Amino acid sequence: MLRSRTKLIELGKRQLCRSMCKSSELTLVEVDDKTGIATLTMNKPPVNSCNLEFLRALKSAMKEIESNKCSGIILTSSNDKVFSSGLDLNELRQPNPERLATFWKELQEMWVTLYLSNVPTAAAINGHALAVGCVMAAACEYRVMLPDFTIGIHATKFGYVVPPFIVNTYLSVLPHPVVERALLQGKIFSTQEALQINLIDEVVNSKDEALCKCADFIGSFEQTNPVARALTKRQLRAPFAKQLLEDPETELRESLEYINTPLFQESLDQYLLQLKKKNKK
Ligand SMILES: CC/C=C\C/C=C\C/C=C\CC/C=C/CC(=O)SCCNC(=O)CCNC(=O)[C@H](O)C(C)(C)COP(=O)(O)OP(=O)(O)OC[C@H]1O[C@@H](n2cnc3c(N)ncnc32)[C@H](O)[C@@H]1OP(=O)(O)O
Repeated sequence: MLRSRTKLIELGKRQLCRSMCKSSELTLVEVDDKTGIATLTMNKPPVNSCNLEFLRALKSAMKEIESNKCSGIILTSSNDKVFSSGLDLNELRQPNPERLATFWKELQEMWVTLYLSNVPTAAAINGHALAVGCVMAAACEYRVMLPDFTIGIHATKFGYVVPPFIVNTYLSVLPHPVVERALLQGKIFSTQEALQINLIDEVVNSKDEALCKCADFIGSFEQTNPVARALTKRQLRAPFAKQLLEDPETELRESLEYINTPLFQESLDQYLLQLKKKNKK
């Protein structure tokens, strides 16, 4: 009896306040009719690793949310253990040159779209957020995370140089000495450690609570003028995005050159082997 009542309340809540926006298989967008807040759910099994198609889907969902004049974006995951495992490493391994270039351009564009989004952005981090998964969360204006997960950028641990726009994402959230130590150590933080260094804003116990906190954050801008807010945000963030805005080709060229080096490819092979081995144990 109690169960079916809870179910009915849940169903009622959903019918009352959510309308569907366009969704692809890889992303799901739900817009709250009352607040205009769009929840963008990443849905690429098994672990939301970002391949070309997923980056495209994310970018296009964000652009559509903005053009529909939504009041904000909450980024979250359909997987209750993994927010995102970062770039799909298979895109970087012995790559087809054309696809790799397209992939990296999509990564740049997705990042610029999220980082400089006109609307307030918040991440409900309901699972591990690694490498570019952490970058997506850090590119949002507010982060709330569930306990017992991990977040961070561990590229140097497995032989990757951290690209400048990834460094800059950290720098716009954390003080320079903290960024330096974290990136050079390839440090992955627990939820509690992430809270201590202010990589995240709050810890909550459930995804629902995380979504509510994010909605409250977005609601806190209700009394501001959206154009003034967006332009001020852009002014504050533009220095960190300068290189990708003004000269994306150089970043692209340097990244492609680096990814194609034997050093990078060998490290990647070893790392992928480790990932697979872990699952065979
Ligand atoms: C001068 C030079 C200038 C500039 C430099 C420029 C460029 C440099 C180029 C690149 C820089 C590097 C940038 C890096 C950014 C990234 O985002 S790299 C991605 C790093 N991500 C990871 O390392 C995450 C690895 N994954 C995990 O740790 C776990 O999977 C995770 C904790 C997320 C979840 O654990 P669990 O729930 O147990 O899942 P599984 O481990 O079982 O995973 C399920 C299957 O998915 C496969 N997988 C996981 N992550 C990835 C991934 N990122 N890419 C591809 N595949 C992945 C995993 O192997 C399992 O596959 P299987 O089922 O075994 O087939």
